Amino acid sequence: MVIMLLFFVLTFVIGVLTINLWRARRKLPKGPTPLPLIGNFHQLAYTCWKAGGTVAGYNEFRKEFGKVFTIWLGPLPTVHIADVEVAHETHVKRANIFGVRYSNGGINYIREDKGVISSNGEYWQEHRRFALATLRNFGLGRNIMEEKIMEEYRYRFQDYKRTNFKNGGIEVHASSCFDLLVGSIINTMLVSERFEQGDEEFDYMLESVERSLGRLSIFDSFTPPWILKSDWWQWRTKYVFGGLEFLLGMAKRQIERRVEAISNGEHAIGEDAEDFLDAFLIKMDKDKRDGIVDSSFNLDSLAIDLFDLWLAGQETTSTTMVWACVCLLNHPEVVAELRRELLEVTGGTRCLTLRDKPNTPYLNATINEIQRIASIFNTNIFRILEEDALIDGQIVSAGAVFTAQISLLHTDEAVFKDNTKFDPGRFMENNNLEKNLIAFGLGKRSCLGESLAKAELYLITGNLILDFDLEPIGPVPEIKTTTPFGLMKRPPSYNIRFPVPVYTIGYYAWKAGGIVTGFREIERIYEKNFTLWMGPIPTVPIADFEIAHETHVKRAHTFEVRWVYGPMNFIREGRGIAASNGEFWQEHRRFALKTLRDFGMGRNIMEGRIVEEYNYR
Ligand code: HEM
Repeated sequence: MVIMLLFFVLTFVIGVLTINLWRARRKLPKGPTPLPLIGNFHQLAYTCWKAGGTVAGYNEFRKEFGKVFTIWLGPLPTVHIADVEVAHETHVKRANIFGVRYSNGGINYIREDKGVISSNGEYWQEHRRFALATLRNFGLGRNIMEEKIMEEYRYRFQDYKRTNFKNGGIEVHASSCFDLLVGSIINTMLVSERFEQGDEEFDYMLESVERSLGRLSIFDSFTPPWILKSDWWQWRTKYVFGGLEFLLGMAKRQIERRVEAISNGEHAIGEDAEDFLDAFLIKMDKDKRDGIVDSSFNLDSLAIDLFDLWLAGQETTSTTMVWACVCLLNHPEVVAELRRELLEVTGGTRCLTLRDKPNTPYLNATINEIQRIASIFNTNIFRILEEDALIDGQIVSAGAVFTAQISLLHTDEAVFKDNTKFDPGRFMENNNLEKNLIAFGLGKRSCLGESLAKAELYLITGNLILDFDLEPIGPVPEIKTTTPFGLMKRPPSYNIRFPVPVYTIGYYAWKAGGIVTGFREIERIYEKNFTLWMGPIPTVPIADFEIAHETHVKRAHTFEVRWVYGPMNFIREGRGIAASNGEFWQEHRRFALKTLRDFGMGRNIMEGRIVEEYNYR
């Protein structure tokens, strides 16, 4: 009897759920038939496994259901846009409707509706506008952004030159190298603190964040916050989010250090902020002076903003740079063409700067192609519809979450022919192709750090190619992701050597188009104290006015001896003034000087002769 009753209740519940599902599907794009409660989880898992990855799985759904399709993740319908025209039409043209972030579960657990990534409404508007304006100000006038990127780039590679120079080049693990470089760039932009090799806090934090992102499954992303916070779920919450909590703790410690430094007079904030933290404190102070009592700019929200900007700004750009080197190692012909273009633009005598961008079409095309191949998210971050809206002519009900599937769009064979091939030429041949590249997303919720990321990719890639060669250590890493099922699409792990081109003035003079420009190039790379070995003889050209004075004038006695070598002494044989030394040189120089001086005195024979010869000639 009880069993019968249970059976009826169960049948009734499943029946109601099935009818609800059927009704809901009428206001959604097509997709595989979902089951009550589990939705399409089983088809998604099977299709992706069979196709060899999430993106390949989505592609199977696109083939079957068209350019916009629905996948039910449990009871939640997710709409995937796999067509760039539709993505533009919705995200850009109707940005207001399509600009709300879906912030449930994983994405909001730490942020609690704060920060820039998962907040919405007025709070999001204020904080996004503030962060954008601050980053924009760093790119204006003195261009602090470019200065900081180049300073960190130079520092990192000089440092590696000291510690990792082997077999004629700098040998590093690609991810560790770019993690440290990009991590330091974003951290100096945010709080003016650089990370060093072997910094335990930095290494631990990177490892923890990576662990958290690796453990974060699609299941955790959609678990409601009240479950994540409940005591009985802590085993899972701590396991997944522990690493991210460490990052938040680090942001809080950075704020504490700054507040303390201000109060004890070690740090002063000028009128123009030099980093995000100062800009935020200035804004807090201004809101206070303006009498805004419920301002959303306070130390708690600052910690989440720093957390968001760090998280979104480090992993993304570093991963793209690791992909960049994978692509370039596989295509030495692209490196050669890039070097030709960059030497032409810089003359080989200076660094590449952002002002060079209009004159480096091949580098621009190469970076576009790197970003297309990289497409670092297998699944893009979701947004939510708060009202019914049309997507590609199909009505979609409020409450559906959706996203433009960037990785899928970037591998659309109809748009990017031979899509698995790394070919920067495709962007050179077709100027319109760039609008189909949406690595930073589209519309109101597109990437906030786009200008910073683009500046980093341009300056680091371009200057690396100018300064070094690229060689794999071991086999060339494949252009293939190692995490086809993860949320992020990671490149292979590999070591790389950056050989320093041959150390001879001949090479640099040839490269720079002259001896003086060659010296300048060497000075730029090795700074003002450098040594050139002329065969077995070390020569030290002094390229700094202060040092020249200090040595040649103040310590003249030590620095007065002429190096008299072969050809210089061939005719003179230790005599004359230019190639002699010691007492002989002193007597003859003194005599010649005195004679010339006498000619300039009294009747001034010197002047008379010059005028006479000038008039005659
Ligand atoms: C190559 C590097 C980068 C790539 C490929 C990238 C890509 C993206 C993408 C695809 C989104 C989601 C857009 C959407 O919802 O459609 C996003 C959002 C975001 N990115 Fe980036 N990003 C990069 C670097 C950065 C950097 C350097 C920063 C920080 C300075 C940053 C900060 C953000 C923030 C705060 C958001 C959320 C914006 C919002 O919801 O209003 N990103 N990024």
